Amino acid sequence: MLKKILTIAGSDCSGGAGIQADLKTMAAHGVYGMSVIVSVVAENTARVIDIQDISPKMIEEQIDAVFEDIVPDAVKIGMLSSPACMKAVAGKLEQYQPQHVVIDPVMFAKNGDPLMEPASVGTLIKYVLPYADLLTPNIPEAQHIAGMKISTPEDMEEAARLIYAKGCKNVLIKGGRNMAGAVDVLFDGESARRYEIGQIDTSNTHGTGCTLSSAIASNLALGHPVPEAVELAKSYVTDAIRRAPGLGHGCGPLNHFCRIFPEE
Ligand SMILES: Nc1ncnc2c1ncn2[C@@H]1O[C@H](COP(=O)(O)OP(=O)(O)O)[C@@H](O)[C@H]1O
Ligand SMILES: Cc1ncc(COP(=O)(O)O)c(N)n1
Repeated sequence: MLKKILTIAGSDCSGGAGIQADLKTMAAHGVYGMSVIVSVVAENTARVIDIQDISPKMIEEQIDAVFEDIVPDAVKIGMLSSPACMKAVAGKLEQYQPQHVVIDPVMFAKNGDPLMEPASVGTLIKYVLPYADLLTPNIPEAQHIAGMKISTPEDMEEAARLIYAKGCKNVLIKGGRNMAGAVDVLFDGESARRYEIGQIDTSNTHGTGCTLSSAIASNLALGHPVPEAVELAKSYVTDAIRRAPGLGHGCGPLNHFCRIFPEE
């Protein structure tokens, strides 16, 4: 049976991150992708130019439109730029109680431009985080949520425990470009597990977090348990970085279809 996945996130007109990365990732996993747009972002591989949030009413209506017709098998949540967007999405998560909710608490684009109002982190923790079956912060995001500095994989484990205590079911802190070996750490409330494939020396990392979280959501819908869903997604994102097409003047996008179209 075809699995259906919903992404609730921002639109990246340059196609490498946000909703666009999510839908490409879902297509690459053979699942049916649906999208609720929370913000329209004028951005490219080099910079964020402007952000326009969709009204809370329109966010809610999009979520209603999806759930009254095609109930998703998993939901991925990305950029929620303001408390108003966060509360609109949280209200609908409470109403529909979807299975397999993966939340990527997006705060910055790869060039460091903010994608979330800095004062919103408290709202994110209080209203949105408790709905996460898996929360996937990168190191800067984890530092904001946990309220501690992270310099080592041991710090990642400690921060993951602190974040778990705020109410999500699993936490994956992504080392990416900020930790040697690009090691990621998963904490499930009992034990921590490290994922390490190796760090690629590249600037083509636009959309890595969006791609990873969508791949995890797809794998969960396909029936994999969390640790295996993460392992498969990490392997996929690593391949997609390696096979990046080298587009744009900043942090380039990934090759989401690297496993479908063979290397030339
Ligand atoms: N240069 C890299 N080499 C290998 N893996 C990477 C690299 N950069 C990011 N990753 C991996 O991509 C996934 C997304 O992580 P990250 O880039 O930290 O997320 P975000 O986009 O939220 O900052 C993680 O599994 C991370 O380890
Ligand atoms: C609309 C939107 N959402 C998220 C990101 C961050 O993407 P990533 O952290 O995966 O590079 C982005 N640049 N734009």
